[in-house]
Amino acid sequence: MSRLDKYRGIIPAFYACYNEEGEIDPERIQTLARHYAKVGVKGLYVGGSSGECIYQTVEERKLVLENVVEAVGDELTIIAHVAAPSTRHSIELAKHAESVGADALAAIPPIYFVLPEDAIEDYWTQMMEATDLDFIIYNIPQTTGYALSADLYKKMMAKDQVIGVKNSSMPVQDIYEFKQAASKDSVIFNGPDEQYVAGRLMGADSGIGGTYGVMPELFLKADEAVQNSDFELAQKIQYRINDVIFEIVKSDAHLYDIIKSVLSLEGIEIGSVRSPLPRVTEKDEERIKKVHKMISDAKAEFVQ
Ligand SMILES: CC(=O)N[C@@H]([C@@H](O)[C@H](O)[C@H](O)CO)[C@@H](O)CC(=O)C(=O)O
Repeated sequence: MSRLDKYRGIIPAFYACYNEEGEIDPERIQTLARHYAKVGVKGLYVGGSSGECIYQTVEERKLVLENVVEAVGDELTIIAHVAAPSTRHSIELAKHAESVGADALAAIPPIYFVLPEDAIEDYWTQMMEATDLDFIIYNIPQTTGYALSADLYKKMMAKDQVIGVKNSSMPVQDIYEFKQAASKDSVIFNGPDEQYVAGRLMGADSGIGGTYGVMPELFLKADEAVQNSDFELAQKIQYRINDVIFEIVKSDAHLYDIIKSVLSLEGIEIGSVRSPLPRVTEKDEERIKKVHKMISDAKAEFVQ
């Protein structure tokens, strides 16, 4: 058994939980976290894109993590995304994550200014070295504008605390490149949920994803099918997952708010999204019901 096994499995990116006034809601956070633990996921990725970290203050982000850890920290692997616009705030969040008992840190590269790779390396290294926690690079070029290079990945992987990359870039071949660049046991987390099965076949050990949050059972089944080398079944489940995602993204409302509305039909209330993310409107009502039914039907077919 490897020290890294706790990172191998299905890890939903945890959604921001707000009350009706748009404030962080600790009770809703704990309820959602316990729901995922009951379904059987491996861990939770807290404070990433789906967690709307860029719209929350440092104190709010701490409150979210504290409540997730309090609810399920004993059962699940907790990865805390701690990148903030400044290195100073990222270090503060990293130290806080360690103090409350998170298992690992993750971070995107610095945002807004286009910086050289040395500065990106320094940003990651400073927050990582402020703790003894494992560190995961978060590569998501479509939102940050920086695509992780194999060279910088290799350099980062030479540091003991760095265990791998959450790769949300779209080319599946990037997984191969990062796999080749790692000279030690590592974990590559597949990022694009639409390519979960493809990512696993290319060598991803694990998956972190936003849409896992509304259909974790389907991703758990796809994971099981891959592990059993039942690729026909894995592909069938992936196609049904993609039908759901492609239906969601037809809306002008943000994906996260559609997902929150579908969760609400399941009796899980976590509020809406923060502005400027566009919210669902009356126009989305039929789509939300349709997505809910698509997920229920797929669960009835693939999950006993
Ligand atoms: C931009 C974004 O939200 N990407 C998601 C995907 O899970 C994405 O929602 C999914 O592939 C649907 O497009 C993840 O890669 C990001 C993520 O897990 C997170 O940080 O919340």
